[in-house]
Amino acid sequence: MSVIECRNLTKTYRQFHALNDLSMEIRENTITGLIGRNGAGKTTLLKIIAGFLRSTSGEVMVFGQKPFNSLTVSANMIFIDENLVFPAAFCLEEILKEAGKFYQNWDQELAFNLLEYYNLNPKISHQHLSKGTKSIFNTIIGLAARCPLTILDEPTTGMDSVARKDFYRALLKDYMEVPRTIIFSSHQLNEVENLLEDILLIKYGRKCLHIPVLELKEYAVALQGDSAEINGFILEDDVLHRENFAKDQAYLIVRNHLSETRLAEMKLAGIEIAPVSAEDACNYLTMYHNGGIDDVYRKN
Ligand SMILES: Nc1ncnc2c1ncn2[C@@H]1O[C@H](COP(=O)(O)OP(=O)(O)OP(=O)(O)O)[C@@H](O)[C@H]1O
Repeated sequence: MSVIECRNLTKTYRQFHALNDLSMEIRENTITGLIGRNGAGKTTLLKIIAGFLRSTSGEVMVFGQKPFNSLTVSANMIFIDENLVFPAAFCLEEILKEAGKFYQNWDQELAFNLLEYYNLNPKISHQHLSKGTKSIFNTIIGLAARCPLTILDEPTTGMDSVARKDFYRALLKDYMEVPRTIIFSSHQLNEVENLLEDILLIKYGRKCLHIPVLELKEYAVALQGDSAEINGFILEDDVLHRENFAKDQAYLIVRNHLSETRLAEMKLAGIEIAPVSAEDACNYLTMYHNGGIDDVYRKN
């Protein structure tokens, strides 16, 4: 069953398309990684799903309802990002106790155990937390709420690497204990890929890929060798990136539509073949069309 369905979703700010004709579905009880470059439209999409923003056109359904102003959606969804605001007079333990009254599946014991694990002073005010500890506290709320739809928009901003790893582990354990639908936007795909089942990659507000993470890990391969030799084996449409170097030598990233036999033939022809990580595949798929950073310096 799909918890989220988007059909031809578009969000424009004046003439600018933050989301552009985006259609996708998210299955119940899956963890989906929302990946894309800065400004790709991730937060816009998540806020529309959460019912915080209205789309300009197209349709979005969450739990079978339009999320904007939907009580069902807000009662079954939590949205965690770095901008969570709480009443200034409340300390952390008061926030957790209040949150317990709001979320139906709230696990108070888990919330306080996590607070203790992270050495957060229960008496401190949320606004006095550092950037990283604020994120830690926000993720405690996101986990303990155990909402059927949990939206995490770059939840680890400012966290140190130990805190990030702890959070990923806690998220996985919690998800296994209480399965729910989780969407998680991140710029650290290499860190989170083992948590994720599916990847939704967006570029310039459009869906670029929506596939299982295991498929993404095999999506592309790197080829290096004689340029003409390589060209004889591949289709130009499959090339994601090409660098020519030395005489007639090339390094290419291509979509992996190559059979085992083909790959064996290429090896025999002296072409070096290497895997491309999920993160690198996403980076090549979302490269800007105006060259690389080196080109900026070449112009000077
Ligand atoms: N209220 C707004 N008015 C005008 N433009 C906006 C507004 N909100 C977002 N945008 C633009 O829409 C685009 C998508 O923004 P969004 O925040 O969804 O990107 P993102 O993928 O979450 O980026 P990041 O990874 O940097 O957080 C950006 O170009 C942004 O400047």
